[in-house]
Amino acid sequence: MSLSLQDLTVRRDGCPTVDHVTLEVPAGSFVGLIGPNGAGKTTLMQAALGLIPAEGQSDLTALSPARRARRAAWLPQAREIAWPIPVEALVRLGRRADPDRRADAAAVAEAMAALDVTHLASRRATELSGGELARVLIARLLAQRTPLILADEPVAGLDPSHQFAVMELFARFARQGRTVIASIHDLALAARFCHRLVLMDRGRLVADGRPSEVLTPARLEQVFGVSGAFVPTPAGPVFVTLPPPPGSSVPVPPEP
Ligand SMILES: Nc1ncnc2c1ncn2[C@@H]1O[C@H](COP(=O)(O)OP(=O)(O)OP(=O)(O)O)[C@@H](O)[C@H]1O
Repeated sequence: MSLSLQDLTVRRDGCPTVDHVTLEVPAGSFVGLIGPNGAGKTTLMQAALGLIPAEGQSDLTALSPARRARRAAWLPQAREIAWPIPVEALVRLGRRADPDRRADAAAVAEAMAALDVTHLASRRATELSGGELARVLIARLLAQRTPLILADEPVAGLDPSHQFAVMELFARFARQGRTVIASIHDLALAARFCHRLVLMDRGRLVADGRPSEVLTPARLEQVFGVSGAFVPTPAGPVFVTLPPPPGSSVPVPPEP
């Protein structure tokens, strides 16, 4: 399932927080959406899904809400549950948009196993740790079995082993022809698992390509105010983020 955005713009108080973004994501992609805090990553995904008003076009917004829900699943950044609902029932809520009731049990069980939350099935969602709840909400996302997944910081708050598991799962979905777009602050994870990185800065799309093409020293310094490098390891090249180089134009706060 591909995603096509044409000239997408979101204005808030007259200022564009997403500024004329055009993006084509073919089926079978795992795209990491990166950029500093406030760059517009969440806003772009919300606009793509038709959750907020936007100028320009997203091929998702042309669909009826019911068809859109069967095509795209959304993991919001906020991980809050207001009711003490049992975990399994919460994951099952992901099945609402799919009319195929016979698939419910398998979809829920498979999603819970993939996120290692089967043992939490009867626990109240309001009584989980932050990382456990995050995994349960990703399981709800997977239970929807949509061809397109948009996830806002899906690995934030997960321990390293579960971060790897989720990133590997998304990469596998892409190999199977599904499409995943995820905002990610951990550049090492993004560089390792995503086929393509899309870099946003101040609402604009400023770089788009393979991780090694996007994570260049000049861009890292300009956009994030850091440096970084791909370091060879026995497990392949690993991207390491470093403080800005001496003499960098990035302002360094004075010592207290
Ligand atoms: N509901 C809102 N009303 C007004 N401004 C908003 C709203 N939500 C976000 N913004 C602003 O829009 C800009 C983009 O925010 P957005 O959440 O898309 O950034 P982001 O790249 O996802 O950031 P982060 O990495 O911190 O999650 C920011 O300047 C933010 O302050």
